[in-house]
Amino acid sequence: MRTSIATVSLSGTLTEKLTAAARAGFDGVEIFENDLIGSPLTPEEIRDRAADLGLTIDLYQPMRDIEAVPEAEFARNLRRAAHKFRLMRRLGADTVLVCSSVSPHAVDDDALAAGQLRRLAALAQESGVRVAYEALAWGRHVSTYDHAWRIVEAADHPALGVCLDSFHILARGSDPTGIEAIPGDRIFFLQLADAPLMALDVLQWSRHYRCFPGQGDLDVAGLVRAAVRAGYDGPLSLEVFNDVFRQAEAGRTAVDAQRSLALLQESAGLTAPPAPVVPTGFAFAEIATADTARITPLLSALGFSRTARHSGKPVDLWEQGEARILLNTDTSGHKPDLSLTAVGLETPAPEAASARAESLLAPVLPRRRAPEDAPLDAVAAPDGTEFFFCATGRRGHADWTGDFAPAPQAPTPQAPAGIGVTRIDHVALTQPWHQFDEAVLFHRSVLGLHPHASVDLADPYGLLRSRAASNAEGTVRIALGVGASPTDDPARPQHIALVTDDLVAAVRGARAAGARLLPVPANYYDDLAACHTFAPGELETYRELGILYDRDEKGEFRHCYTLTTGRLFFELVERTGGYDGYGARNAPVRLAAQRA
Ligand SMILES: O=C(O)c1ccc(O)c(O)c1
Ligand SMILES: [Mg+2]
Repeated sequence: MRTSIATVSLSGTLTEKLTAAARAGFDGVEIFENDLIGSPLTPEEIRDRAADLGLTIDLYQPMRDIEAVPEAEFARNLRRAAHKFRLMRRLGADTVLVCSSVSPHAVDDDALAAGQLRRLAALAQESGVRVAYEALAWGRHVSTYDHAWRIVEAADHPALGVCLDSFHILARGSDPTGIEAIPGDRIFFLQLADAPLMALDVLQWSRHYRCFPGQGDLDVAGLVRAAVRAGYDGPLSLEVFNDVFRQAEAGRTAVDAQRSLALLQESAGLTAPPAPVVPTGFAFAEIATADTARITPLLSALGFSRTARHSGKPVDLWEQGEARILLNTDTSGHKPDLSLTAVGLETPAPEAASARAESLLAPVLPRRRAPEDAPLDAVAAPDGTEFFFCATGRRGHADWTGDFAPAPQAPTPQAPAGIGVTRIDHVALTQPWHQFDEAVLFHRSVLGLHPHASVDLADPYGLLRSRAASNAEGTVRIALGVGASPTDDPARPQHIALVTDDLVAAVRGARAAGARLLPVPANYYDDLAACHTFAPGELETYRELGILYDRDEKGEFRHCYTLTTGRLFFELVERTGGYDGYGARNAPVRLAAQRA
C-alpha cells in the first residue's frame, strides 16, 4: 500500500521534514497546520517542493471544534473552513482532517453534529475537498470510531468519511474488528501509531508517547487487517507525536518509520518480505582496542585462551567453551577504545538473514573485507554495533573461523581448562538517547528477536531504561540500555555476560587468576538475608565473593561483575530452573558500585 507520514512525526523545518520523508521512500505526507503556518514558503511553493520530491500531500490537518455547536458559532466555523479549503487548493491537498470537538460549547446531539458536518462537506465539495472525521479519544461527546462513523453515516454526504487513527481506537480499548462493518470507500484516511501501555491521561499519552508501530504494545497490525478487510485502499500513514522524535535527526526517524511500516505490512499479511531468520546463539563478541595489554590479563583470568589469529588482520581469537571473543587492534573508524564493536550471531541461513535485513532498510555492510576473507554477511545496528550472520563450523557455509590460523601458543592438554565458562549469555549495548525505540524495532524486525518489557533502573546520577530482546530459547539475549537524558554520558560502559554452570567455582577460579571483581556493599547481603532463605553458608559465600542473587517463579540467578576497563566490563552469570531475567533488582547496587 502507499505510505505516508505526518509532518508532526519528524523534527526540523517543513522543508527538512519533506526531504527526510522523500529520501526514506514515503509516497506522501500529511501536512500539519503548524508546519505550514510556520513555513516561509507559500502554499504553492510547498506544493511544488513536495511534487519535486515525488511526494503527494495526502492530508491537511487538523480542523478542530467544528460540529455540534449553536448556529451562530457554526456559521463562524464555516467561514473558517472556507479559508482552509482555499488554502488546500493552493496546496494541492484534497483531504482535510476534522477532529471530533473538544469545545465546551459542543452539545451532545448526534443529529446536530451530522447536519453540520453535512453542510461542511457540501462546502468542501465545492472546493474539491473531502472531509475525514476523526474521533479523538478525548473528544467531548464523540470519542470512539464507531460513534464517529454513525454520525458520518447519518450525515450521508459523498464528501464526508471517517479518519481512523489506531492510537485513539486502541488506546481506549475499542474492538477494531468493528471497522470491517464500515464501507471501505467511506474510510477516507488511516492514521497509524503505536504506544507503550501506560496508565496515563489519554491526551498526555497521545501527545508525548506515541511511537511507530512495532515499538509499543498496541496491536496495530490487527487494526490494519480490519481496515483492509473493510476495503480501505488509501495510504498507511504514520501520525506519531513523540517528544524524542521531535528532537531526533529527521532522516533517521523517517527510515525507522519506513522500517516500521514494512514490518507492519508483513504482520498484517499484506506483504511477504524475506522471512525473519532467528539467530540460535552467539558466534563471538568483538572488542576493539589499540592496546591489547589493557584487556588480555582480564581475559586470561576469566579463563580464556588465545587460540588463533586472523590471517590478514590484527585480530586475535580468544576462546573458552563456546564463548569466543575477538580482540581487534584496528581501532580506525572512530571506534571508542576498548569497546564492544561487533557481535557474531549464529544464524541458520546467513544469506537469508542478510536479505531480510536489506528488505528492512538495515545498512548492510560489505560481505568481504579483504579478497582472501570468507564472505560474511553483516549489518550495522542503530548504535553502530556490527552484527555478523555466522555459520560457525557448518558445512556448506562460509566459515569465519577459516580466516584464523591457530596461535603458536594454542592450548595443549596441560593448559589451564578455563573457569567453566560455556558460552556468551548476553551482551548489553548502550544506545544513543534518541535511538532507543529505533534500536528496539531494529532488533525485533531485522534480527528476529523478541523484545521484552522495558524496566527502569536507578543509577545514582539518573534513571536508566533497559529493554532486552531475545530468541525463544534464551540462547541469544541482547540488553539494550539508555540513559535518562540526551546529555547522559554516551560512553556508558557496555558489557559481555558469560555463562557458567557453577558461578562460585568460576569466581574462585577467576579471583585466584587475578581477576578484580566489583565490590558489593555489605548492606546488600543484609537485605538479601531479609528477602530470601538460603542453605547454611550460601549467603556467606556470596558475601565473600561479591556474588549477587535473584530468584523468580522459575529459578535462580547468580551473577557478578568485573571492574570496568575502557568502555567495557564482563559479567559472569549462572541461571538455574529457567530464570529468564537479568537481575534487574540488583542493577541499582551494581550501578552504585560502579560509580563508587
Ligand atoms: O492531539 C491532537 O490534537 C490530535 C490532532 C490530530 C490528530 O489526528 C490526532 O490524532 C490528534
Ligand atoms: Mg490522528
